[in-house]
Amino acid sequence: MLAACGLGFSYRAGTPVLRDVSIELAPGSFTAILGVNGCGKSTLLSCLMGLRKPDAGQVLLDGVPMGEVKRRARAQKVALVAQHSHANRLTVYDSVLVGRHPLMQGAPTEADHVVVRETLERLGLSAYSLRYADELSGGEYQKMVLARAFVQQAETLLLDEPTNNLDPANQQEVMREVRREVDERGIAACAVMHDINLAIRYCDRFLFLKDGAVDAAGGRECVTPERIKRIYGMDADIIEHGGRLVVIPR
Ligand SMILES: Nc1ncnc2c1ncn2[C@@H]1O[C@H](COP(=O)(O)OP(=O)(O)OP(=O)(O)O)[C@@H](O)[C@H]1O
Repeated sequence: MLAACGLGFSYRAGTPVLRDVSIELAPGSFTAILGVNGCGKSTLLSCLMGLRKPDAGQVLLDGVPMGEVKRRARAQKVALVAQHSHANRLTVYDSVLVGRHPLMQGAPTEADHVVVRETLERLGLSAYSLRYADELSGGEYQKMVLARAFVQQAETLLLDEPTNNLDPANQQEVMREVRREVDERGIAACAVMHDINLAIRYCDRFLFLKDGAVDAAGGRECVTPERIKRIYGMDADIIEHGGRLVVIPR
């Protein structure tokens, strides 16, 4: 399990971006990290991933400090869907196959190819297999990055704004597929989100960041009109519609 306690981080001395942030990503849970632009969400994710070293507190992967976990072991346990990743001159198929590398002993086996084919199919990308990744639309590319993370079959999946660039139907599909990984494989997922309605539909844990500190963490009960006002400065109603909670800005 991936967990962090008391994280502090600054890019520049005297300007803390994260302050005393604790989070636990339990198997079978899907956490949304929410908060205004610039409040530290992506920074938190990169600390959790071990890409940035916190100034205070620590990140633990199965109880071991992240800094002590070797890169390959880390990649076997934690997959990341980053906000910005650069396309290279690989086909979609090969770009997704790259996600299997932490699990491979040498050349890809038939089992690796099966996982890649099934994942491309599942995300509706089969027809793009032989296209070059740098020739995809923004949305197609985003789904390819998700496919690459899925084939890694890590216990923890971190996603930075995974529905960026996607049309409404694809946004639902991506969130549904992550939820399926959580429910069927028991992984822990954690996504930085801006769309509170997508978060409330698919996530079961919520961590609101305000000025780099945790304002609230918990289940759906912590998503209230008061919280939304406090975090975003926005008046909103939360209504029940067809058994689901929906946030409607006033
Ligand atoms: N590489 C960097 N060097 C210096 N400051 C940075 C760097 N990256 C981010 N920051 C600053 O740290 C703060 C938090 O940034 P971060 O990207 O974590 O916010 P965020 O909540 O993910 O924002 P958004 O919702 O806009 O993606 C911001 O004030 C940002 O300007």
